[in-house]
Amino acid sequence: MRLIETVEGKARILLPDPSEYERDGRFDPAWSPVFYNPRMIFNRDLSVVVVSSISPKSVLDVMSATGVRGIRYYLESEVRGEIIFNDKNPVATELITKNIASNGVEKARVERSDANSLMHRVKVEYTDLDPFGTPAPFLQAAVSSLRRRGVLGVTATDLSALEGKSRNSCKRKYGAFCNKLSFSKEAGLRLLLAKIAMEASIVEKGIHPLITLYRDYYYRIFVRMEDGAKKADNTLEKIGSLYECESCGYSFMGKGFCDRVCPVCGGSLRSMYPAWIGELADVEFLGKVKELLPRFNYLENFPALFKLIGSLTSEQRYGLYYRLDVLSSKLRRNMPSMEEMIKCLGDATRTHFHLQGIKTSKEFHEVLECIKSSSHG
Ligand SMILES: C[S@@+](CC[C@H](N)C(=O)[O-])C[C@H]1O[C@@H](n2cnc3c(N)ncnc32)[C@H](O)[C@@H]1O
Ligand SMILES: [Zn+2]
Repeated sequence: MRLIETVEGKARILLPDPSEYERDGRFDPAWSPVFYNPRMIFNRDLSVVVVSSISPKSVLDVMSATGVRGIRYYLESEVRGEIIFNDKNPVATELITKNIASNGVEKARVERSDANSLMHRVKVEYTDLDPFGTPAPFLQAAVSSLRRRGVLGVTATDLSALEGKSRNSCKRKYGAFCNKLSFSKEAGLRLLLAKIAMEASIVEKGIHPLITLYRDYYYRIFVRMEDGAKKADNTLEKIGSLYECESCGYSFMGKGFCDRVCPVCGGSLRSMYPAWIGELADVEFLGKVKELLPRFNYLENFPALFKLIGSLTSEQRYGLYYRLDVLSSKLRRNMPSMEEMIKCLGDATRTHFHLQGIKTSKEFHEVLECIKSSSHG
């Protein structure tokens, strides 16, 4: 296996030379003996900043591949306690060992276990779960691996299941009743949060979302555990349903599940259940991340990180987003510009979930009126 070196953040990482694994001039990271995906650099950059804000005393990078995440947590998030690296693939663990040594990571431990088995054996302050596709089979063990008030970082790339495009897969992986809703990017994130909350509640923990987001083709979630049966019960109170009217486009969240009709027009409702209907982030924590961000101005993604944290902060005051393109077409109007809509509504913001998405505190009828008055032609 020929190795090449890549620099990511402050880490120098050895990885299998991708050119050896090309097929018909194409390369997919999954074809390499050890996985490394440059399209996930933003995910890792953000995670480095978040982990820095949490400053955990012990870390489990449970699916390490090359070890890049854990190594960056040491070099850039300045984690000084033990970092446990793990991968079930022996080629990966061999490479992790090399990468740890060349980057001078102290207090590192390398394991070659099945992720679930390891997560049931250790207790750390921060666990990073970064699987291929769905994290669902690992969530129960992941929440169990955390010490009191520990934080879980999760990546999910199975968006077609979570967004309700693959309804059966959504049901199988998340035990959910799924439908494709126009705000599917947010719906999928809320479905995943509900799943984590339910898994946590089994071991008498509640969850408190610190930062959750959608980007490109994945979700990334950071949640703090709140220990105790009472906290778990309170968390379960934040699980309910998402609804969208097929006729007028009105959408809302509600507790429990019912087959109601649209309260605006009487039309039939599409729904997703069970979904998280609580907050998607902690504004105070976002403030802490923002404060720490300048330290990471050496990252190529620094401006994008800054923008994202800004968007997440302004979005937290509002509920579900509306799609301007969807509502405009229902009204048979041209889509107004986002600037005009925000000005018309007064209290509204763009959302990181969707280019045509808007969040507002205003009533649905006001959104429709603004589309009518702002659209040209
Ligand atoms: C998406 S990659 C991880 C990428 C890495 N975290 C990064 O940021 O570059 C998933 C890794 O998990 C490993 N893996 C998959 N299933 C596993 C399991 N059940 N237990 C342990 N490792 C597993 C794979 O071998 C692969 O290296
Ligand atoms: Zn309606």
